[in-house]
Amino acid sequence: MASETQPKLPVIDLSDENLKPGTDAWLLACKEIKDALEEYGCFEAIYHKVPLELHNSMFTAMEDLFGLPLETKKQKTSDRHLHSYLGQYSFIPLYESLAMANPTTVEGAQGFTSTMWPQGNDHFCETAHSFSKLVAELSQMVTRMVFDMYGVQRLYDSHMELTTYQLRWYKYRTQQANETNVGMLPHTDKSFISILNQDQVNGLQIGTKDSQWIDVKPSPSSFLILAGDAFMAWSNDRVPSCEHQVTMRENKTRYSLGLFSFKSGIIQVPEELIDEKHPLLYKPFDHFSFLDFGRTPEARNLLRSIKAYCGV
Ligand SMILES: O=C(O)CCC(=O)C(=O)O
Ligand SMILES: [Fe+2]
Repeated sequence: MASETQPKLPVIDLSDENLKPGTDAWLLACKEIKDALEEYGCFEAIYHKVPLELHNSMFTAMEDLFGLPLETKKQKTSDRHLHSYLGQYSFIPLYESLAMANPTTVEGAQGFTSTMWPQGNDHFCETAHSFSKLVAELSQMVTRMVFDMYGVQRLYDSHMELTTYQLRWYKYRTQQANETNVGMLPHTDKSFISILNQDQVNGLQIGTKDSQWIDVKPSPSSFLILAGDAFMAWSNDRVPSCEHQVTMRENKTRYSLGLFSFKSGIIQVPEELIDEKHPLLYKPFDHFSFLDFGRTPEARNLLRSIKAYCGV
């Protein structure tokens, strides 16, 4: 339960048009982001570049998407692990989600849309594509700030060249009698960075280092930035991946959106982040192979499975 002493997640305003690399405002935001990520693996970004109408269209379109027949939704939309439909689990019966791979590309948006609507659905396709491009810009800005704050700007371009995204839609239906209110079990994401955007219904909780849960209040212009396991390994454990869960306490259907970044290639700890105080903790790893590791019995139910995958 939320207590009066519940810690607060840092809120960082990234909406200023003049927030450009090298400016004082940029350096200040980098410092705030570093402090927030190193403590919580997470922060709330205020970001106004995604228009409210687009946010609303995404959430309205979700009702159409989840309203499709289960056989349609369950179709494979990507060969990658954790990149298609997830749901119908007995231990989290309220949860269901669908994913679009490469939503920032026209091909990615069209491919997913035509699988779901063979007769076409241009509005859905354009909405998802536009939303993903704008949220990907936020992801790029945060990644650039992270590389700046650790003094590894030289690696930013090559990292971004290989970065791909996944867009995921979530629905948590209301509980029936005697059903669990667990929407999603505690976990960390396998991404580099995850960005969550919620609508109106509470439920998302962020875990702190001292094992408390912070309730996150939904708002259209607030985007939750979460460090994934790949980021934690890249940072040589300076940034913990963010533990989070969903608990349904309002008797309302909850919808949510996530944009996840992955590097299609090898991730390794930059030499600048290795020293006597911070000996190397992870071997270089292929990000998508790490995702596949999630299919193995060894990885199942492991929090921060990256340690088991490539920890030194
Ligand atoms: O529903 C949410 O807001 C979060 C979903 C989530 O954490 C995930 O799928 O990794
Ligand atoms: Fe997650």
